[in-house]
Amino acid sequence: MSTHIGAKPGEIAERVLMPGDPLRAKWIAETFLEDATCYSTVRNMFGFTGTYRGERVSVQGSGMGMPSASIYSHELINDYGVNTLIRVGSCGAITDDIGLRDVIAAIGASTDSNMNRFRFDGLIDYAPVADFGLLRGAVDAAEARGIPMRVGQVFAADAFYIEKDRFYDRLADYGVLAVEMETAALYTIAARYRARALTILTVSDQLKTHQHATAEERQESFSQMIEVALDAAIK
Ligand SMILES: O=P(O)(O)O[C@H]1O[C@H](CO)[C@@H](O)[C@H]1O
Ligand SMILES: O=c1cc[nH]c(=O)[nH]1
Repeated sequence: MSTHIGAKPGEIAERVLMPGDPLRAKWIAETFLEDATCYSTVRNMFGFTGTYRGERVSVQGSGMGMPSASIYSHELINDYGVNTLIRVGSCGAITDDIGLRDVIAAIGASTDSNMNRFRFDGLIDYAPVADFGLLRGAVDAAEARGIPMRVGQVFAADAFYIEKDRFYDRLADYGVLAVEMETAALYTIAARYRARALTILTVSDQLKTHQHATAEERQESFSQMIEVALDAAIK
């Protein structure tokens, strides 16, 4: 096992879906994978491996925020040989034209995290971007399934609760569609270790109109995003 994942060598597939919520990982495994078995319960951050359309796929919870997601991405790639990571998360829409439960693929991620400033000695504003092949696969999969999916930039935030809502309006002015909490770190770590990464999100909060999904909906019911992610993963 690695420091935070209890799998034996070979128990994790090369392609991994990564929801923040470990119970969403369980729901994905039970709902979409065949013959899924749990390979890790360390910290209750569940991981499962099964098959989707005959291909081995794993699902690993990654927790909330960039420090936690960084640990799981790093260990999946470096300790288990994972080469494809697709985050399947929830997000808050910051523009009026995006609705609750809409699906968004993140082409890139701005961030207020200090992790990359530390990584680059504060001298470079690194631009974390999605793997183009995975993004193209996801766009094709969404089109084939008739699922409308926006592609655009997201903001990976350190804080869920902020007092400066106007800051999100500024980001929206610059083309950012939604806010979540992991993608900048995921894209950076994947690039560093030559893995492929993509984030697909479902809108759980419309921050302009103050509509919110329930806790149960955040855990389950994001089926369209999962179907697109699985199709893209096995392409
Ligand atoms: O639904 P997940 O994947 O956890 O993603 C979003 O939800 C959490 C906040 O509620 C953060 O992790 C954010 O990025
Ligand atoms: O980070 C997140 C995730 C979901 N909804 C939000 O408002 N923010």
